Formats: sequence, C-alpha cells, structure tokens
Amino acid sequence: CRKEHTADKGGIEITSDPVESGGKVQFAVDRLREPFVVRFHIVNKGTDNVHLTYYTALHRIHTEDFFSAFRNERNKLANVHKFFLFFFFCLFFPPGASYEVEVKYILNHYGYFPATMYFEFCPDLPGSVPFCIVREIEAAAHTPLAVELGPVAPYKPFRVAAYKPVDTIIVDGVPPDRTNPMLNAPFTSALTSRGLLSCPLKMKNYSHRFHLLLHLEEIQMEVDIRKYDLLNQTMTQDQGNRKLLKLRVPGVAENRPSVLRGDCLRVSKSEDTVQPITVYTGYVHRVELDSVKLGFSKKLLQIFISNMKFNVEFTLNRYPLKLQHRAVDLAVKHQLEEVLFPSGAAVASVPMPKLRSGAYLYLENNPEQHAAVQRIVAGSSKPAPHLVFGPPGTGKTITVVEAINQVSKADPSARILACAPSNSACDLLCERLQVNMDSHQIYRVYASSRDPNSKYCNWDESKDSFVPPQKEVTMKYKVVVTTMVTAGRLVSGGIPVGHFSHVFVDEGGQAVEPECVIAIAGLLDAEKGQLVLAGDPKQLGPILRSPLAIEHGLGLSLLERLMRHNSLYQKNTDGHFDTRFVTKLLRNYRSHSAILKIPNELFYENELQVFADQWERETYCNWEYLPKKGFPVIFHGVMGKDEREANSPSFFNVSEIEVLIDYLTKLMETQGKKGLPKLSATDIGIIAPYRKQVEKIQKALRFVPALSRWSDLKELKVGSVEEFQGQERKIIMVSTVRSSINYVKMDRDFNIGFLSNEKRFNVALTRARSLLIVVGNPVILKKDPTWEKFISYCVKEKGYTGFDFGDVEEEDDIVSRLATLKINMDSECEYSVSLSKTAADSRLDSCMSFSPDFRLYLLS
Ligand SMILES: Nc1ncnc2c1ncn2[C@@H]1O[C@H](COP(=O)(O)OP(=O)(O)OP(=O)(O)O)[C@@H](O)[C@H]1O
Repeated sequence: CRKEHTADKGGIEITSDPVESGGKVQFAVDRLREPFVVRFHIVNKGTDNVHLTYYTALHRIHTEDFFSAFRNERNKLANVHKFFLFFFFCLFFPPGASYEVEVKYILNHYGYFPATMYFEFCPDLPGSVPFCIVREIEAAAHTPLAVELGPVAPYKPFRVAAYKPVDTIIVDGVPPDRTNPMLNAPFTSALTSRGLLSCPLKMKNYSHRFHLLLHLEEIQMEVDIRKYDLLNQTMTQDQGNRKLLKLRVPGVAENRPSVLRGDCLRVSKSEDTVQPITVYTGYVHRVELDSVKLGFSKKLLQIFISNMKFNVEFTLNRYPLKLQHRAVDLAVKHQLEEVLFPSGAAVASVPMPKLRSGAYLYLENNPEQHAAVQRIVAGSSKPAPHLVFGPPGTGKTITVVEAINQVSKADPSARILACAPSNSACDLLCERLQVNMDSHQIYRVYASSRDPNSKYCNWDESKDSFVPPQKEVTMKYKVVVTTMVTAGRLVSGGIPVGHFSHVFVDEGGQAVEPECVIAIAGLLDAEKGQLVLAGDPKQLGPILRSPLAIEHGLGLSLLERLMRHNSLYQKNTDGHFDTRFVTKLLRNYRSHSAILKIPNELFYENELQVFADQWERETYCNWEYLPKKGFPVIFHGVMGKDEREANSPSFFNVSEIEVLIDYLTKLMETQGKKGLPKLSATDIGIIAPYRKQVEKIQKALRFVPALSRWSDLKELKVGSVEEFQGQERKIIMVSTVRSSINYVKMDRDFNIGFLSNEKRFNVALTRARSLLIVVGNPVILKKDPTWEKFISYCVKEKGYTGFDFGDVEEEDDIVSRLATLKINMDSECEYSVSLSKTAADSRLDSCMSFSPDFRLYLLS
C-alpha cells in the first residue's frame, strides 16, 4: 500500500532536493530557527494532459514552522501556503510541463519532525479517476550527542524460522559449574477438568489448580519462545575462554527471549538437511547485553569453523516453574491451610510489646506503622499472615525492616527470611537492614546470575562464582535475604521446616501466588511461624503470558487474594480493618504533593496524605529551570523518534536523551547554589522502559564531559520501572521513548513500555521525592487516558515545556474543513468519501499521529 502511494504514476514524476529514497526525503537541519528548503519537482512525462487538483501536508508541526511556495517553470511564485490546510486549486499540466513546490522547514526544537506530502492529480479525460502521489519528509535536528548515540546500523529484524518437524540426534554440551541439573524434566501433567479452573480456590484443590495454571502458563511460554528461533547464525570463539562460543542474541537484555546463565540453547548446522539432523545443546555460561556465551560438547568444537551457519532454538528455563510446582505440593503436605486460607480461629490474644530503640523508631510518629511493628513482634495474627499494604512511599518497606529489627532484638533465637520478587528490592531490604543491624547477622543469598555487592553472601572468592547456600552456614545467620525463587534453594538445601520463625515478603503484589509460596512452603511452620506480606496491589503485578492462566486467577498475588477474598483482611461493618491482621498505611513520607496528585487521584481515591518532610520535598520548588516555581513537576514535550538499530528489537529515542542530559547538566551547574543542596549521582534516578534506551542513556552519561565532575557518576541508576519498584530518589527523570502510534500494540503484546500499563505508570511517577521530570511525546502519550490526565495536569499547572503541541485545537478547523469535503482517493481504492464530522475526527486524529506508514494506511 505504501509503495503504491509513493510510486510515480499517470506520467507524473516527482523528484526532490534533497533526493528522496523509496518515497522518503530525509535530511538533518543544522541550525534551529533557520529555514531549510525541500524542493519537489513535478514533471508530466506522459502523453496526456493532467491537472494537479490539490496538495497538502499531513503533520502536526506548528504552522509557523512549515510552509510552502509553489512556482512554475519560469520560477514565478504562484502561491505561498502555510500548511495545516488543504489547498484546492486546479493546475494544468500539459505533457512536458514542470512545476516546483518549495517546502520550508523552520525548526524551533531539537527532535525529529516527520510530515507527509500528498499530491492529487486528475487526467484531463472525461470520466477519469484521480490518483495521488505521496512523499514522506523526515526532518531531524540533532546535537553532536544525538549523532553519537544514533543507530550503529539500520534496523534489520531477525527472520522468524518456521517450525519443521525433523528427526534429530542430540549431542549434549557443557553446563557452567554449579548449574542445578534439576531442569527440563518432562512435562507431566494431564490437562484435566475445566471444572478445576472454575471452582473457587481451596486447600483441597490448591495444588491441582496451581499445577494446571502453571502448565497453561508454560504452554504459552513454549509457544512464545519459538518466535525467537534464529536461522543461519554465525558464532565466534570467545577470546577469554576458547572453549566457549559466542552467539549474538539481540533483545536478550530485555528478556526477549529470556535467557539466564545455566539455560540451554539448541543449535544445528544450517547446511544439514539429511535426517537425522545432529542438534548440539549449548549451555549458557554468560549473558551479555546482546549476546550469550555457550558451552558445547567437544564434538561441535572440533568441527567448528568461523562463518559456519547454525539454526538456533531457544528452550524454556523450567527451574522457577518447577520450584512453584514443588511449593504448592509442599503447601498441601505441610498443611499450610491456616496460613494460606486463614480463618482466624487459632489466633490468640497477645499483649502489645514495648519496642526497643532502633534506627527507624521515627515510626513512632506514625501510629499505624508503630502498631504494625508491635503486632508483628507479638505475633498477634499467627498463624494467619499479617498484611502491610498502602500506596507508594507510605513506609511499607521501612515497617518491614523495622519489624525484622525489632523481632531479632526481642527474641535472640528468632530466624528470619526476608524476601522480595526482584533482586533490586532484596538489595534495598539489605541496605536498610544494615542501617541498624550488624552486617554479620545478615546473609544475602544470590542466584548464580548476579553480580555480588554484599559482603556476606554466597560468593566464593576461590571459585569466582556464587555457590549454592550451605545449610550450616545459612542457618547461622539471623536474617537471610533472597528473592522468592532463590528461596527455593534453601528448601532444596535441606533447611528444616520451622528453622525460620518469620518470613517477610516485601513487594508481595509483584509475584504470583505459587512464587510467593516458594518462600513459605517447606520452610515456615504451619502453626508457629509468622508470615508478613507487604505490598501494594496498584503497583507492578506479576508478568504472565497465558491469557487463560490470567483469566483463571494466576495473576493474583497471595497478598491481593487475601485482601479480596478473605474476610479477615477486609473492612468490617464499621468500615475499619482488623489491625491484628491488616495494616493500611496512608501517610506518604516521600514526595511533594504535586508529584503525587495524579496517581493519588487515579489509583488511591485521594486517600494518600502528604507527610514528607517539608524542607526535603520543597527543595526544588524554586529551581530556576522549573517552568513554574512552586510546582516541582516538569513534562518536557519532545518530538523524538523511536528507533531501533542493527537487529536489536529494543527501542531508543536520542532526542529524549538530549533533553535528559540537558537537565542533568543544569542540575549539576545549580547544585549547592541559591539554597539548593549539593547533589550526588545517587540522588538521581533515570527510568526508561526499554533496555536500549537504558544503554544509550548510560553511554550519554559517559560522553558528556561536564557530568564527569560527579565522581560517583557510575552510581547514577538508570533502569526499567521494574528495577525502580520500591526505590526512591530525590530527583527522578522518566524517558517514555514512544513516538509512533503503531508500536503501541507491540508494547501491549510484549508487556513493555509505558503506554497501556497503569501500574508501570504508577510506579514510575511515584519514585521522586522533590523533583520529577518526564520527557516524552505528548501527542502519542495523550492517546492513553492515564497519560492524558497527567499531561493535562502539567499543562494546567504550567509545568509543561518543550515542543508546542497546542495546535491541537487548530485541528478542529481542519476537521471541519475535511468534514465538508468529498475526498477522492486513488484509483486503486476507488471510493469517494463524504466524511461526517466524527469519522473525519478519528481519521484525521490517526492521520496526524506521526507514523508515516500509518498515515499512508489511513489514506488508502
Ligand atoms: N514514619 C515515617 N516517618 C518519616 N519517614 C518515613 C516514615 N516511614 C517511612 N518513611 C520514609 O518514607 C520513604 C518511603 O518509605 P518506603 O520505601 O518504606 O515506602 P514504601 O511504602 O515501601 O514505598 P513503595 O510502595 O514505593 O515501595 C522512605 O524514605 C522512608 O525512610
């Protein structure tokens, strides 16, 4: 369809200066606010008379930025137009005649400004049908930084291999040391009754139902992973270890596909066609940004030569799934009914203890937090779990940390397991625990794929690697911190049931129930153990692939299930929670009220109260670069381009990075002046939804000399929303990247990006204490109702700056014009449209969003 539109036809030929390629005229504008001219030469090379009936530009650039002049061959100015209007006239084109259209670009901002030129012609013959020729224009204004960050190679997507059943011989490879061999057991369960899925979850059907849901999820994962299979790939010998082969896997850093150390891939030589085909399994020894290092059998290494082509199949890592299957079985075996389906019957009345002095005893200023810690120390909900829930920044993690501290002080024999779904959340727990507890008492257990950053952990210096936690060593520590999945290793390692008197789970809303149960079943005593779950169901939840598993409740965390379906955790008739079981926190100690306003309105019924320290939250209220003093939120509108490079599927947007770097430089220049505090790189966090953008931002941080004045620049955290869940920074910058509407569906399908994901929006926008800067394309983001609220709020409060998208009102003018027109499209489509106002609205709205392909699609 696009080719059809951009093709010359009817004898008319359109060339341009700068020269177009494939219907696209691309050029860079060196200086802002200076005109750049694109010339279109229209020649009738045919034998018939033709009329140019109208031409127009579809775009959203401010009218002052873009206008055209129309000249005939004697260079006389025929017409000067400002675009954003449709031009109707009838220009006679006899054979051999030529005209020139000049389009002048004046860019006021750095960024990427696309437009589509649309010319319509009609042959001068009775009954003839009009036709159109389209040219796309892409104007870009970039700083040297953007040039440095631009694509290293044009994007070339990987070809998806079609599945063909073949007869194979498998040659096993060499796994890395200490890989748990408990992987890839055969898929056993028979998918039985639908009834099992439709009846309510009970202890009786607990394991069966979760086995079934987990298998449904696994089937979908199997289907999804096939999409990443690769054809005709070469591998290289690793320079450091010649026994390993390196394979490029673009997207691996973004879990597309998800590959971890110890996983295995299957490769076969592309030239092998005679069956049975030999398939070599390679074990992943190391995952890098866009490649993996694989250990194969000698048999492959002996025949390996460079440039040898391979077909590659990814396989699913079943380890976390197997642990979840085992956990739900153990839950039944160890009769955890009063923990997972508490009735409250066995709850004893216990006195509230007096708390000992501790680092976080400022919790005394908050009666809910203080009481929660007391109740946890007393074990007042036992054996039922105690839930701590509340919106962002209300001190859930601090309450958990202080409760751990107080429990360990009150009972020297207490042994505590502290878990969270992600490593970053576990690291935060460790960091905060160490404020008040002796580091010798805390043991951080890492999975083998992690870098060590804690002194007391399962890192073996002599082996330069993580080792499985030794039972005797682990049991000596008062507090063990690990992710829920890695907690499964404690069960495998033989830590006895009841060793841990307490299990604390932070960010409990982020894990599916069987994942959470890994840290409980086989570890916690069903009667004497105390489980504490903290989290916020409105923040990031579990990531699942199977629509069927989601439909039947696998997406519900244990925390959320208890809150929704168990009366102990619901408000009683007087509208209050039973505080023996539930603590609801509502005082936000983190952020300025302007930062919280929209999330509070959208997700928390305005219940959230601002309690953050006044000096801290208002630190940036007078910053000279705020669009409005007193409102420490900036939405900086950027007309960027979401690009990809080489064959990585991940996106980046250099125009947004330029703006981020500009703000960072301004923050650096102004720190310590005019009442602003000195800043360290750890005070700032940058959130981006795609791995490539994270990588490019990190590169930009190294590129800008001014920023090297921050000696701890490496500590400036750049990461995904998932990596920021539970975290906070004085200043948070968010780069939304998305600038083309036609990638939005992809975001939804792969569960990436910011759009169409309220929870990600909520987490990203509630991390800042005193300054929040969001950089993005308002026109695209506004299509999402949540973002539309936030952007309108920023505009209304005068926190909006950057590219002027205020022309949207003017669209109404065009829409009304359109509405009155009968538009004849090209002969292929052969339809005349009389647009109604509403139809025109939606058509034009879509036309005006920046994707050229999409606009062309609509035109057709
Ligand atoms: N009672 C309190 N008084 C003063 N500051 C507090 C209090 N409780 C928590 N804080 C501070 O508030 C901030 C947010 O706390 P915390 O990270 O525990 O919140 P959270 O509810 O876990 O947040 P999130 O939902 O984002 O994970 C921290 O800086 C913490 O030190």
